[in-house]
Amino acid sequence: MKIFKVFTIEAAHRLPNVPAGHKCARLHGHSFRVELHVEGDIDPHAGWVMDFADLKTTFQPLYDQLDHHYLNDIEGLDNPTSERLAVWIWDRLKPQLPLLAEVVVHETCTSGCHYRGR
Ligand SMILES: Nc1nc2c(c(=O)[nH]1)N=C([C@H](O)[C@H](O)COP(=O)(O)OP(=O)(O)OP(=O)(O)O)CN2
Ligand SMILES: [Zn+2]
Repeated sequence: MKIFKVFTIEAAHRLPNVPAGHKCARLHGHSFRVELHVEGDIDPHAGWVMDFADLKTTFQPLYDQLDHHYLNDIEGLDNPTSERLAVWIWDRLKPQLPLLAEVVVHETCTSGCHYRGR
């Protein structure tokens, strides 16, 4: 069974490695939508894979580092593409959340990525 929880992260960024004149070289912001997907068996007594609240608590320290921040200033996010953000979240969350199965980052309503750790 796979469960998920969705977070909205308000943050600014710019992409330093895009070609000259690219719009994303300019400072701009997004309401990033991050989905954390967790996969495991349903606990027969609790009736759930894990409590959504525990998922939120586990992500909270990373959320606090990202929300209302300039992503480029965060260690490991000097080039904060959607892909890099998904990997950044995965690498920090997976050790604490072994059931983590997928990180989805929606940068805009029409753009984003899915990451499953490889
Ligand atoms: N593979 C990636 N491509 C782009 C990324 C990225 O993280 N990974 N990021 C950007 C920009 O940050 C930009 O903010 C988002 O790009 P885009 O989808 O082009 O944004 P628009 O809202 O302008 O898209 P439209 O649907 O065309 O309106 C660029 N590329
Ligand atoms: Zn952007």
